[in-house]
Amino acid sequence: MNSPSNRVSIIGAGKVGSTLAQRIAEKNLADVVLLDIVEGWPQGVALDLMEARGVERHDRQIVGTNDYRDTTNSNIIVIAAGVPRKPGINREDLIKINARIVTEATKQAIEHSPEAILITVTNPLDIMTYLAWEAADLPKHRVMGMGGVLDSARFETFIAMELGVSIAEINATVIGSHGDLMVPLPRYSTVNGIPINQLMDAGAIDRLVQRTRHGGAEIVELMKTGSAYFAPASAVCLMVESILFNQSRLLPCCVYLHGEYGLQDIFLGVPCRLGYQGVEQIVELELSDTERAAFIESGKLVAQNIEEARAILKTAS
Ligand SMILES: NC(=O)C1=CN([C@@H]2O[C@H](COP(=O)(O)OP(=O)(O)OC[C@H]3O[C@@H](n4cnc5c(N)ncnc54)[C@H](O)[C@@H]3O)[C@@H](O)[C@H]2O)C=CC1
Ligand SMILES: O=C([O-])CC(=O)C(=O)O
Repeated sequence: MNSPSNRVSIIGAGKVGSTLAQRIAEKNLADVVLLDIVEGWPQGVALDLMEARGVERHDRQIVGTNDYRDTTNSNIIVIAAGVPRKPGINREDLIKINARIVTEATKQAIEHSPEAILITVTNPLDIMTYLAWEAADLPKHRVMGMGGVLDSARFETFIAMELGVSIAEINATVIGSHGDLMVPLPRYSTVNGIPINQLMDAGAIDRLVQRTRHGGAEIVELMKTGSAYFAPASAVCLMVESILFNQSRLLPCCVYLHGEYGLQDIFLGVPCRLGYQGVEQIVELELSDTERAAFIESGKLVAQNIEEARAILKTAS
């Protein structure tokens, strides 16, 4: 039988939340609690996922609820509650509506699971992660956001498609904000150890970098009524697995910087090791002047938006 001790609670049982629940249960990583404000919805999703167990053959429990008490003593809380964007709007345009949702949801979730590790997903990611950290009042190593794992996976996918090689051979890294100013790093992107600039020309690399930066928007434009959720759920699931099973995987995550990369008091995407304690180590990559400038630029915009979000929360309270 599975250990009953691993529990992941997902706040927001929409597209990302419910797909993540499916991934976690079917990979047999943990029991899952799905919480949403809409009555009946998380219960219905959970029952549907439970019924799939007859085919998938795992024993994980999936519970749907509108009551935070059911999330008590979770090992990990994932905040995926809030509004996704529509075509033509930026992630930053969601600040007004999502700031309050994320703050309230985080407070309630952490009240019932004070030892949990918190992973935010809601957009705009870097700003929401900062607000969640403030609301949770947790040590910085226990709060992180998912952005870089998804962005790197997209970059890897585009490299694989361009070269016609297996995705299994590719490692790519994207740092900075989970927004239009994210910083894909071709110098740190390889095919079985071979830097991609030895396999394609500068024009092709630039094209893939631009496509990665707009990877989220490309899907929003196609779907029209929502944003990506399969790859985002896979990305969060990888972080969850590394934490629950103390794998110390080195993944680009949105974490609190306190002097690393020359930045202070901000959540931004950088490579870090994830294990049982949460963020175990932040790895400081050696950056070229251009890469560093792009990273700082993305941080500047995040810092401005954090101030805007704080002002919005103050006016609303
Ligand atoms: N960080 C990333 O890479 C990604 C972030 N996102 C973001 O994740 C968020 C969720 O996206 P989807 O699941 O596609 O949206 P969705 O609309 O399918 O689901 C959102 C869910 O949140 C629930 N919700 C709203 N307010 C709530 C509250 N106060 N408490 C509990 N639940 C509440 C809604 O009822 C809904 O079920 C969006 O902000 C989206 O932009 C989405 C994909 C990738
Ligand atoms: O683009 C969006 O709004 C959702 C998201 O963050 C992504 O897919 O990268």
